[in-house]
Amino acid sequence: MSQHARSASSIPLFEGQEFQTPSVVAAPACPRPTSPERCASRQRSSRVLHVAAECDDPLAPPPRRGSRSSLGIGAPAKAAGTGAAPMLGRANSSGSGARMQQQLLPGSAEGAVAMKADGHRATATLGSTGISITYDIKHCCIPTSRAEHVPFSEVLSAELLPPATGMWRLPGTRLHRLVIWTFRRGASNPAAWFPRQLVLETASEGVLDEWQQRISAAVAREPRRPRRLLVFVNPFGGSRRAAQIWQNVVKPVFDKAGIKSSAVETQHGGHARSLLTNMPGDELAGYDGVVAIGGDGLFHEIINGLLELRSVPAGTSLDKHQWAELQAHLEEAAAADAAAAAVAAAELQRQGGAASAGAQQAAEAAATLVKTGSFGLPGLPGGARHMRGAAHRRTGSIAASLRVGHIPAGSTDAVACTLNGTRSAFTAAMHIALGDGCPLDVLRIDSANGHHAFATCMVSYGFMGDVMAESENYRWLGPLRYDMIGTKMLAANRSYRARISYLPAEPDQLAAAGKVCTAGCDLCRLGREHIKLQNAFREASTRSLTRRRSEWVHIESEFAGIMLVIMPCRSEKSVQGVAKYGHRSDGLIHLVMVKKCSRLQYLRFLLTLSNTGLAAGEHGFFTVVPAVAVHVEPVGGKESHWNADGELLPNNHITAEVHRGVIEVFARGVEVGPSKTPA
Ligand SMILES: Nc1ncnc2c1ncn2[C@@H]1O[C@H](COP(=O)(O)OP(=O)(O)OP(=O)(O)O)[C@@H](O)[C@H]1O
Repeated sequence: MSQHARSASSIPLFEGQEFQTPSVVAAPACPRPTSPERCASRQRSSRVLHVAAECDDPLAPPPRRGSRSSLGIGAPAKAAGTGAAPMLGRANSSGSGARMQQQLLPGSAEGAVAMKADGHRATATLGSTGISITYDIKHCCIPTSRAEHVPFSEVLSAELLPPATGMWRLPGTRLHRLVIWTFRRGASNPAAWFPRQLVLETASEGVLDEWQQRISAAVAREPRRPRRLLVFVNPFGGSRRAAQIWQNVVKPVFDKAGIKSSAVETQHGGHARSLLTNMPGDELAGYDGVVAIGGDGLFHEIINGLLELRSVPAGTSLDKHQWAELQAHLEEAAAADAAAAAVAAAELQRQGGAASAGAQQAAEAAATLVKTGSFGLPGLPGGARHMRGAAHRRTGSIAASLRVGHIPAGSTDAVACTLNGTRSAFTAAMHIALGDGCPLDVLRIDSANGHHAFATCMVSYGFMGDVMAESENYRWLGPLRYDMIGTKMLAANRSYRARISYLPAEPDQLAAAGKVCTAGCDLCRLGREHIKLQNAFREASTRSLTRRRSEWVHIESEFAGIMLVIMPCRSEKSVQGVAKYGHRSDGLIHLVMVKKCSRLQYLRFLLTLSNTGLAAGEHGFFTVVPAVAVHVEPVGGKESHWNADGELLPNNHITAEVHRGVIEVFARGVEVGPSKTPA
């Protein structure tokens, strides 16, 4: 065992393991890990865990050579922008004791302190926003310096470690150590974060004691950090690793951030939702947020539970009067369209003899509409809505204050890919622990039988609905089930007749069309302002559905698929997102209508969706329209299924309406490029 290894002391790592500080163990460089988990497993196998020098972050110092002589070698340290820092002497095996003593003593100039950071000689300054470090590194004997700033907003906590001692240290030169729990961004994907323990070392105990207190105070002042979280773990979702991810990745991060968490393992579908909706208000008030560890389905359940709590006391989006108004208008418009079609058909028949099949169909549709005179729109959902006691109102406002986090452990994880740009559980846990927040749009779907549901990703009918309905029977196949059933459905080439009515987006809502949603997206930031102004479901709904009654557009046709895309819906299958220019909070539904087409055309559509994502416009057999509300009624006997974020709706006659930014999620959007812009 080397002298370095002998002097090593272990501290717990994020992933529930032990690691040796970078000053004592040199780790092999991690060859471009694709995920923190993979990176960790690589390192586990080599019995060396994450340290700053291991991975591919350009900001991370290069790996240490592990030789004793590397300690303290280099040119005089310079503080970033603060002038010269005290010089540290060259250390090597033949250096004198006095010289060695000198290099390990702390020095400071204008607040800059010469110390070791992640095992490299550096000069560090503790500023009002974070820690600035200038590394003093030699590459091929050429001194180079690199600088980095670690903001307090990206630090979980700071912890003093027992001083490093060893036979190679001279008396009185014990190095005191401070570990800062933070993260670093991947070089290839800055949105994917990796655990980082930044270790600062100096011979002066006083300096690091003071730094630790100042960093802890600064972190405690961070306004949006959660203190207590309710965590639901779905052991059944995706690759069934949720419990393991909770224990090995998420809990250690929460512990380091000082977050108290109560974890519940779900026992069956709907368990998380029913626990939430039946939880006493006082208990719910004890939490700052709810976290789903599982797939998109569990996230969907939690959103539905919270919104149910909110909408029961506050009134759902459409009251009886608004429903009646909308229903009357849609009926009127549909009857008028159908009557016009009937007249045209009759005229055709009169002129040309036999009516075409299409004209006959239109005439039949008109007759049906005139006869029934109804779209079958729902009445008010459930008696529970009328329970508007004070207790319910209070629970609703508590639910509105709760933020929602999602740790991906499912089959597709479109929510995590859209919110964080990665399926990394560590990254998602960090966003929660750091208190990142952004508003999220929610689609409210009311079915003709009075059922209502909320969705945040995508609601689809036809192809995607059929795939979902059938693949539930093949859950044991894991994510592969979607490919298998998808191929089967492509071969079946089904189509369904439906009448779609939609309310197009207003021109000012389209101003940002063509911009990809990333961290710090202006449009999504506006989502938060918007909801502050709206402040209630009812107001938003009145605006979108009833104010612009005459602007509804109606289409009746045979559709291979209908999709209402709410967020970009990025995933490994669609890296750009299903809606390429979708946003987390733009208040828009990207309505995708794919008319009956050949198998080859539908395959082309799927490839577009997967390769480039869908953009607004007419694309031959399919159209993408930005809308704020959509009404779909199946026509004829043949019906598909509505798939709302993985949940099958009980009725296919629906009205869907988007509510901008009504849920606050623990995320900041996808970070791109070298910038570290927070949302
Ligand atoms: N213990 C459980 N047993 C069975 N089903 C459960 C359990 N807990 C939750 N569920 C249900 O399982 C469904 C699917 O779970 P989840 O979304 O977490 O995984 P997934 O479907 O594999 O992932 P994705 O949605 O990303 O494709 C959810 O609708 C949830 O309600």
